[in-house]
Amino acid sequence: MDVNEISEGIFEVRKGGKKILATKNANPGSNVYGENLLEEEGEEYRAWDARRSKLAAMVIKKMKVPIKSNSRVLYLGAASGTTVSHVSDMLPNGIVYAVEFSPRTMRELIQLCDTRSNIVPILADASRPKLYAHIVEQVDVIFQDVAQPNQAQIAAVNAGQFLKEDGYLLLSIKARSIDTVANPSKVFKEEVNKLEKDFDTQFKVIKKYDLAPFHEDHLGLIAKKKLKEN
Ligand SMILES: C[S@@+](CC[C@H](N)C(=O)[O-])C[C@H]1O[C@@H](n2cnc3c(N)ncnc32)[C@H](O)[C@@H]1O
Repeated sequence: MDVNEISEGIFEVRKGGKKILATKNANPGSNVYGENLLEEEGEEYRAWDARRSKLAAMVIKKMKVPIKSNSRVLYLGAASGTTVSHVSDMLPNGIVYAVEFSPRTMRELIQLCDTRSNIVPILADASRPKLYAHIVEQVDVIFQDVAQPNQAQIAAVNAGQFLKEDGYLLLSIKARSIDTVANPSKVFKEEVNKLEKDFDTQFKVIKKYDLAPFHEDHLGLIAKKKLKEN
């Protein structure tokens, strides 16, 4: 087995002729959602499946993930924590605020928090960031995967409230959540336009990644806040 760190906290493990994306297990000896554990030189890694995670698909598509070991990350659409657990692995000195509005899913996420102290679970609607403004600090990165028609607006209101001036937005846009019949590339163009122009907080989109074949009709993008002109 050969292990190569391709981005801070993200590894490519070569095993039996296969390349496996992985993060270093912050809770050695246990997996989170049935993923494989891989051992090399006393370290344990958790295989990270791009078909189960938009963020992993973005990494495989060669997106530069701006998460560092001490980053503050706001994660919108945490679900039961599949991807949040890998973000938690990347943050030995950082923290991830994980927002999810489904109480049932949140119960599973809370179980994950029993074994990982760098995840702050927040049961809330991500379109109403004022409701969790007393919990979340200014963050280096917002990752959003909410599959909602108003995805762009959710990103803008959260970035306005929490994203540092030099921070990054990583966004997964699901075309079918916005328009079930329109051509996805038209939907993506309109969403990028909204992010760049429509809201009080506007973005400069730096790169876009079609997440197929891992996630059909999904666009991954990375953006920065446009600085306000004086
Ligand atoms: C595609 S799933 C997220 C999967 C997760 N990111 C992962 O990779 O493990 C979308 C999640 O967003 C949540 N969600 C949708 N709209 C939301 C909102 N307005 N506020 C908070 N959570 C929301 C859903 O309940 C669902 O759990």
